[in-house]
This record gives sequence, structure tokens and C-alpha cells, in this order.
Amino acid sequence: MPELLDRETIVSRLASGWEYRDGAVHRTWQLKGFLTAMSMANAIAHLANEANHHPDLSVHDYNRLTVRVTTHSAGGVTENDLGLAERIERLHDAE
Ligand SMILES: C[C@H](O)[C@H](O)[C@H]1CNC2=NC(N)=NC(=O)C2=N1
Repeated sequence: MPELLDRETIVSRLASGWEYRDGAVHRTWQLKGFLTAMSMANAIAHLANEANHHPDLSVHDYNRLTVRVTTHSAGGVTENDLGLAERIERLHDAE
């Protein structure tokens, strides 16, 4: 089982815009519209499924997308979560 990381390690490795709270790393984006937010959610879903690491995704308030990444089996944030957060971040940069 992957090892839980401590707060200092997590916070020092998060890209700007990401937050650590309640045992997970989160980011919310405001996109151009509802469909753009849905498309980004789908792109994340594909990437996550390939990695077999599944975040919580919420499209809300018309054009906002919130992603929450944690490792359920470990009960908190592990290397897998920081890795997925980085890949999501790169995907967003590319869009
Ligand atoms: C069997 C399979 O590898 C596990 O159920 C995986 C799938 N995706 C997962 N995703 C997340 N976020 N946490 C997990 O603990 C997890 N476990």
C-alpha cells in the first residue's frame, strides 16, 4: 500500500491553485462554459482511468470544475495523488 505523505511534503509539491484539506488535494477551475467544464472532466476521467486512480469530479455553478484527489485505500494523500494532480495540471495547461 502506498505510504501517506505528511502535510509539509504535500503542500511543498502542489502546483499553484491546488489546496490540501480534509485528507485530499483539491483544485477548482472556472472554464468558459458548462460544456468546457464537462469536457475537461471527461479528459481527466480518461487519464485517471488509465492510471487506475480515480478522483472525485464535480461540475458545478455552471462553469466550474472541482477535482479532489485522495487514495481511499490509504485514507489520505500518497505519491499517487501528487502524480495524478501533476498530470491533471499538465492537461489543463495544454487546453
Ligand atoms: C483495485 C483497484 O486498484 C483499486 O480499487 C484502486 C482503484 N482506484 C482508486 N482510486 C483512488 N483514488 N483510490 C484508491 O484507493 C483506488 N483504488
